[in-house]
Amino acid sequence: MAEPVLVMEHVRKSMRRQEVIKDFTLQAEAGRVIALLGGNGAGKSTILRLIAGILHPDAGEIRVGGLRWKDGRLRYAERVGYMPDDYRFPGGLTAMETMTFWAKLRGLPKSRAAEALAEVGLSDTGTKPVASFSKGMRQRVLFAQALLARPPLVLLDEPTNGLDPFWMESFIRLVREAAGRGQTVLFSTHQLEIAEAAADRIVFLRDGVAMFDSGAGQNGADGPETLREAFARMYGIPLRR
Ligand SMILES: Nc1ncnc2c1ncn2[C@@H]1O[C@H](COP(=O)(O)OP(=O)(O)OP(=O)(O)O)[C@@H](O)[C@H]1O
Repeated sequence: MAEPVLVMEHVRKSMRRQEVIKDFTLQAEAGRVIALLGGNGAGKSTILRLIAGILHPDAGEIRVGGLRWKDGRLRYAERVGYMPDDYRFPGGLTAMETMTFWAKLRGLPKSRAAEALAEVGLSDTGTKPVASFSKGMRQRVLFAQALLARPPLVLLDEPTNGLDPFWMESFIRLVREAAGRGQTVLFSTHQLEIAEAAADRIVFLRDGVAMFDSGAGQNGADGPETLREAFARMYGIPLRR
């Protein structure tokens, strides 16, 4: 049987001598959407950067389509689309110029850049400098960039930050469409509602440890509980009824 699109095995990572990812294991099949949920500093961005090949594990292994970063950096990079949580766009370039630049890097035609921009509703504003865009519009450009080459694995770091309700819904639709094409999507969020609406599976992260995985067939250490109950318990917040 073919290996899952993403395999992370016993991954550890320290930043400034503090271990921020502790023995993290995750497998993701083709066509699945997984939400990585956790509070500030839980390690969500670090995990996504590790998978994207920006950071490298101190221990353990990460494979995308059976390939490790060190086995072939270019082939690995071709398999992954990554939307960072912070990106400073170069001043002056328009949205279309920015997308065309990224398309060229990926060996894609300009028409695909235009199509990806249209998917996130920015065709009309394509001639405006990205630096003049609102936070939500910049998020949509970054999202389009991650989807550009239709890679098997799409990593999105806080993709819904700054999105208005319309684009929140569109985000969910676009992610589901990507999954429908067989792409695997892994995204980070603080919001349980978004995770529930967009994902097939939710992994709760705290202090670099997966505390709960809705796809692992386990429902928390204390017996069956809903995702909402697990969320409230894990973050010590009262459960809304
Ligand atoms: N470049 C760095 N240098 C030192 N420590 C870092 C660095 N990047 C992250 N960390 C630490 O690693 C831990 C995990 O951070 P990370 O950004 O992965 O969390 P997060 O879950 O994405 O948080 P948030 O929701 O606030 O974005 C934190 O304790 C953070 O301080």
